[in-house]
Amino acid sequence: MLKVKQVSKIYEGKVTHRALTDINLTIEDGEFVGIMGPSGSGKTTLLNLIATIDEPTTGEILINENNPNHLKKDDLAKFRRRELGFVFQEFNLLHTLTVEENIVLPLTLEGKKVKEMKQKANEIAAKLGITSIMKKRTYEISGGQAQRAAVARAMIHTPKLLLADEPTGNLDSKASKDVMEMLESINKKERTTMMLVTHDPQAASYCNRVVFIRDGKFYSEIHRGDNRQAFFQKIIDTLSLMGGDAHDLSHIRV
Ligand SMILES: Nc1ncnc2c1ncn2[C@@H]1O[C@H](COP(=O)(O)OP(=O)(O)OP(=O)(O)O)[C@@H](O)[C@H]1O
Repeated sequence: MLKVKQVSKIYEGKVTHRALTDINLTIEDGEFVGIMGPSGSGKTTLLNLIATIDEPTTGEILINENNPNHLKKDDLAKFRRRELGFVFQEFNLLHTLTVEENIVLPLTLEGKKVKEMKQKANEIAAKLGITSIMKKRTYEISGGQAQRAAVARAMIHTPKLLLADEPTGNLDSKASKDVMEMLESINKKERTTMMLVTHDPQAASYCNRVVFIRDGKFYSEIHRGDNRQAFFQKIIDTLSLMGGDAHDLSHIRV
């Protein structure tokens, strides 16, 4: 599904900054992979490269054997819209629209018929348990509901790869658990491949595998197995072993 090969990223500017060095990462179809590491370790940089928002300085990234950076600008936009789904910390919903209108936005951009859009929106709302809030505006719903709506919007065109950057960063522990359970269930039922960047060990414990990076380099990876609680403990142990800022561990929810 995804191959990151010897990828390095150097930000050029007044001061040159090496954000990633020789990263190799393979994500198989249907995997749910978490990326963790101290603040500034290069997690978002890696996600942005995979999201085709930015290009590696050296190395290459293949999504389903294709290098999106070889596409022309219009084709790249289409590729991003059709193959990828995005979920962010800030939900990024449009406040003047209802939840339903937000969810069908990607289909509106594709020029789909209203009837087809409504049907798809209802299907996904039922699957994700948000039917009751479809007619509400975004300021009338909770943070957890907003993130569920954002996940529904990211899933409406059944992307092959869902990329999430700190999706639980603005949520309390109950809402965070709801959103992670929802992502886990989508991953299992729809077989959508997922990659999640997070500081939150509880959120990361829903992944099948967590990859740790430090100072822009691969540090280690651990696999979940059957027991999520044991995996959660392993994640905390790895974070404390790798050090980094205290901030990372002070936010742990148990
Ligand atoms: N556009 C940019 N130009 C220059 N430097 C950048 C740019 N974006 C990020 N950096 C630097 O690259 C490094 C990695 O940043 P990145 O945002 O990828 O880290 P992160 O692990 O996601 O951090 P956090 O957990 O705090 O979000 C940091 O030192 C950051 O200051």
